[in-house]
Amino acid sequence: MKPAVDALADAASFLHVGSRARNTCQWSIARLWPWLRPFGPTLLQATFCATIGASAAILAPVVVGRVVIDHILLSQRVSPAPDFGQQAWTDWLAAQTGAAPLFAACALAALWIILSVICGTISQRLFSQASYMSVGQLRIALFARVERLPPSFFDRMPIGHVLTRVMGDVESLSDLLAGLSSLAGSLAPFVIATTVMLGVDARMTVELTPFILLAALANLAFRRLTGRLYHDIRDMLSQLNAYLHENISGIEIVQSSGREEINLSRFVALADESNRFEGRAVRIETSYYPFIDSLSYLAIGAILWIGGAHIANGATTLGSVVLFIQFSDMLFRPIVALAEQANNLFRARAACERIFQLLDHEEALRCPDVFLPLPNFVRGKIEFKNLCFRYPDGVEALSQINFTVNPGESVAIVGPTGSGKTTLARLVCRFYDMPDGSLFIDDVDIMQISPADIRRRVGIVFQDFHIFAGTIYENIALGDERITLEKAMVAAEAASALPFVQALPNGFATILGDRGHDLSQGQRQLLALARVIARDPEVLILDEATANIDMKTEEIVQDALAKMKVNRTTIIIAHRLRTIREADRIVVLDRGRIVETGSHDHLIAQGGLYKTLYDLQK
Ligand SMILES: Nc1ncnc2c1ncn2[C@@H]1O[C@H](COP(=O)(O)OP(=O)(O)OP(=O)(O)O)[C@@H](O)[C@H]1O
Repeated sequence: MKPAVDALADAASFLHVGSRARNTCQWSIARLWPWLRPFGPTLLQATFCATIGASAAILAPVVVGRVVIDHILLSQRVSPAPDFGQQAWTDWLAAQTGAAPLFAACALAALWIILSVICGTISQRLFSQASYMSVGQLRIALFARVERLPPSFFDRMPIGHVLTRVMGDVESLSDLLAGLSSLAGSLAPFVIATTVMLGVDARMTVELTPFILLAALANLAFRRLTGRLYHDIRDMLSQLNAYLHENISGIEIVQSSGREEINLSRFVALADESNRFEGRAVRIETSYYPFIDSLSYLAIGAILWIGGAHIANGATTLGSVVLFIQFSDMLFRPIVALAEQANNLFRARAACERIFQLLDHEEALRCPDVFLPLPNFVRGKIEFKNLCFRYPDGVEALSQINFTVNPGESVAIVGPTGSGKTTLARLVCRFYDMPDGSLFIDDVDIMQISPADIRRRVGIVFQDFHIFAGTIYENIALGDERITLEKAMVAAEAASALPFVQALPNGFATILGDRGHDLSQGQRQLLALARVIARDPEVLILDEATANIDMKTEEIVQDALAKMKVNRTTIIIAHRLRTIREADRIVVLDRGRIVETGSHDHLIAQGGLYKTLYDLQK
């Protein structure tokens, strides 16, 4: 596993898929197989139907050319070219139904066409089903991966880039797989048509080969020209998404600071860059298709020219020439389909590289092979020993932190903005690795404990509270079945959230918006408290938990917190120093270092940084 710090080196190639990544992911489309494999039987059925449909589609022109034209209309009874039993079938049908041979032949051709349409439709449906089901599973795998990445990953990776991978890139794969089904549907006729043409007139088939080769070469050139381009297009899309996400998330700041024009011009610049790549792709695509079309018309001309000469010297029949003209479409269609799918294929290959880069991303917290268990009941002793911490971008947030929070003690961490208070709380919750120094919970090194175990025992109320779309009850329980509605109500009462929740029309069943916009900041903060109280953690961390609550509510919440703190280790991070005066001990941080420790009275008497900060708030 790669520690968070080392992973920074990968960031650039992650954000803009680099050439190294491109090489290693060359065959990333093949890596889709594990997701397709469960749908193997469906794919087999689809291929079977496609082959039957293709064979039926081939037989219709054979009936028209060999039976209707040669045999019935021109009466060329003795022809060296095979008719694949169609003459015999026509005779049998005519004999069985008493219909005229011409009618029987037309009916047989119509039957083949109907069969090919039915089989084609079934195969298309089966291919599409396999594709959206497998791509759906891949999206789930991506979500599961993203959910488990440590916070250090999201410190570097804009959310928009992640969204592009999980939604847009996966969608490209869906387009590709659906497209491949149509390609499979035209490849089978290609193979069968070539075989039939060789059987009917091998010489004319060989003479037509240069046209097919030319089309294949054009396809290759198209592939080379567009391969890189589709990479750039997807990268640009990812950047646009990231920029959009960033600006919509901070829309209030954007509007209040009047940044609309500046942001718009940046977005326009990104969009222009994206359009430049799209424009090039469109120019290449719109030149390629007419070229292939022209080639197929040239091939028809060549068939008439070569075939006419062959008819004149008796080497072939008019029916065979008509059959070749009909087959020429089947020869060119897969090449056109291949080009169309090349478009999807390149977009999908770029998408695949990005998807598997995310799936393969090994960044994870450093964990031992076997975790040390925490006792059934954690007493709540927390010990920081020579702890230093740098964020992956090199910012030194904490340096030589040494102190112990005793079981049941309430310790306040204070200090100026950016002094490292929140970082300290994040480390106790084990959101990051600690390469320098140690942190112990109940004398067990935190690096030896499972992060999930720690987070079950340590409850944290963040300054920035996130509400998930769902009811108030769901937002308190967060899917934990042990937290019943009754428990959630008790927790809400303890957090002083009960009065406002009960005042809502649907009480605990009230559905909150995507980001909890239908609640005030203070109400959201109270729910955050209720969420943690419901879990009844052995260690409680409050990171500016009452910052958004009015003075009156704060008094109520402080009472609730006072009850919660009894016999429970509590770390309180606060800017409003009057709220932490009652703490057993106050630790003062400045630029990542502990500069003072003691009770409120002791620190005031000492006359240092704490007193300065306290006096500023009087
Ligand atoms: N995710 C991050 N990535 C990189 N640097 C960070 C990150 N979070 C914080 N920092 C930096 O680490 C230092 C300590 O930040 P921290 O948030 O711990 O301070 P704080 O004392 O909690 O500040 P505040 O009182 O403003 O909340 C700051 O220099 C900050 O810029």
